[in-house]
Amino acid sequence: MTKILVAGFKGRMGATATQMVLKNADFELVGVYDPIATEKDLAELPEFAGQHAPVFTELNATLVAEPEIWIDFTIPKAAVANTQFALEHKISPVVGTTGFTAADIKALQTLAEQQKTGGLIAPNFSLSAVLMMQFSKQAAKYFPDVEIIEMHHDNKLDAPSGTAVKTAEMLAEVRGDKPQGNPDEKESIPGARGANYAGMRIHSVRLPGLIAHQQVQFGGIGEGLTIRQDTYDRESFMTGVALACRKVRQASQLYDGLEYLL
Ligand SMILES: NC(=O)C1=CN([C@@H]2O[C@H](COP(=O)(O)OP(=O)(O)OC[C@H]3O[C@@H](n4cnc5c(N)ncnc54)[C@H](OP(=O)(O)O)[C@@H]3O)[C@@H](O)[C@H]2O)C=CC1
Ligand SMILES: O=C(O)C1=N[C@H](C(=O)O)C[C@H](O)C1
Repeated sequence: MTKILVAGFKGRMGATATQMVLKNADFELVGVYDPIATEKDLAELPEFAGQHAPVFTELNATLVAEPEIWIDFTIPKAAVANTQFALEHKISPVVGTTGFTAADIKALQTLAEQQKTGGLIAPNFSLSAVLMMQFSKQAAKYFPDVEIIEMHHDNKLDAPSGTAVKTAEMLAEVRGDKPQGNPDEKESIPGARGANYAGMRIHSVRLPGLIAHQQVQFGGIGEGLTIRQDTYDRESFMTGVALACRKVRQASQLYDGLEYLL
């Protein structure tokens, strides 16, 4: 059985991941982590009634549970330190928290190599999102004129989404740095054209009722192509999280994207 700890267990994703770990016979939930939790046992939460696991509120205290995997769905500010802590103790991180900078990821990858510890940071664990990014990269080769529209629930902290940033990075690999739109365009209201990544514009929509959606919209002379991905249920991320938990222990590097494990 693989021993797993979940950081951010009371959040939307952390709670879903905790349920996923409990449902899989080859996984053992050895603890959950949240520095401001007041519970001592997971079973104190009504949705986890009867499911006992220690609640940790200090990083070092988690080590008594001897986790092999650290699942992290927390907040950008905390996740970098959590991932560093996990790697320093040869615990394999499976991180879904978004908001890591390229420099954060590079530094953590170096640490993983030094520690000979495998792990994964993935801005999106859903298969349809991975395909949406790959199809978009393919299209950008022929249609360099593109705008990214990401749409999320209105409790989301980071903008643009991690998925939109990764999509832009992948598209930039093939289309380079090319300003999108009229070179002389002016914004009469600041922000009207969205965020700028290598000349591409990213638009972040936040509305109640949404979960996670992204549209990559290409334009050519007399034609257009829209590649869209929709998440209707957070359960959809769990196949990817479980797959990562099963594969990262055999790796000795920190991957940046679920596609490396598929
Ligand atoms: N990779 C993927 O496929 C996906 C990634 N995400 C990302 O996952 C992250 C979490 O999203 P979501 O679940 O919606 O957010 P929530 O706000 O619902 O959950 C975040 C949780 O983190 C807890 N938390 C805050 N600080 C810490 C800390 N220092 N250590 C441990 N836990 C902490 C919060 O607890 P408290 O309230 O007690 O402070 C809260 O329960 C986001 O970055 C989001 O973008 C989301 C969906 C899919
Ligand atoms: O906060 C979310 O909900 C999501 N965050 C991730 C992101 O920032 O890309 C993944 C997914 O879009 C859901």
